[in-house]
Amino acid sequence: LALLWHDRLLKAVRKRATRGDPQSVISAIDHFCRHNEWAMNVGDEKGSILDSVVSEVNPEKVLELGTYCGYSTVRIARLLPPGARLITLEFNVDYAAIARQVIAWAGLEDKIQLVEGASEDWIPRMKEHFGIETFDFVFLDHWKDRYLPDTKLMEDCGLLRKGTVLLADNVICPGVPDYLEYVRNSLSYKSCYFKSHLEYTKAEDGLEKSVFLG
Ligand SMILES: O=C(NCCc1nnc(-c2ccc3[nH]cnc3c2)[nH]1)c1cc(-c2ccc(F)cc2)cc(O)c1O
Ligand SMILES: [Mg+2]
Repeated sequence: LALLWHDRLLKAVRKRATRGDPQSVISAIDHFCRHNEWAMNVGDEKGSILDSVVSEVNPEKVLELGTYCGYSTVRIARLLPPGARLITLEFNVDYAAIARQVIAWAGLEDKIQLVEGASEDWIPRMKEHFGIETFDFVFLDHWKDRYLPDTKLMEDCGLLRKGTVLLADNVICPGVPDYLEYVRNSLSYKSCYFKSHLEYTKAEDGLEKSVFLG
């Protein structure tokens, strides 16, 4: 059934969105998730906050943890300057297959590298496998019990530099209490909370922006 649902999402994108037009892909997914079937994309309301943080940081090197259908991947990549690169990690092969098609429809393949596998396996290999020194921006939107261990792993692997911005989705719903406690109390981060709503609903949720201080 899940696969069927993803096929319906892709059909909606192909029907409503214009190939090579990322904004139309974003609108098509939002329309489908609001009027047909809810999905756990970051959505349009939190997506606007994501857009403003990405535009402010203007990153060259971006890491996204949790691709899902590629909605936030497209949202971020469409704002990146020429030559900038986004690496997105996805654990679930079905999600990854959908995301590749969504990214291709948006025409953003050359900015995005979708890697299938577990974050804990790939984070330690970023330098030697992708030639990444440090990331300028990290979007955390994967399993909620992985936010904290993966943040510590990125620190230990030297992937964060003074000024790297972490933006975490779902800090209220489903919630990431251990991660919040860490970034809000650690002397290595300056954190702030952007209050919003769970995608396509009236439930409270929000994004936590944390700047690594080195
Ligand atoms: O679970 C979520 N997101 C995670 C999906 C994922 N997609 N990919 C991964 C992955 C997991 C390991 C990985 N290791 C490496 N990449 C990985 C990717 N995890 C999520 C859930 C909700 C949600 C809220 C209220 C509800 F009633 C039900 C659900 C809302 C959201 O915005 C979410 O982001
Ligand atoms: Mg999320």
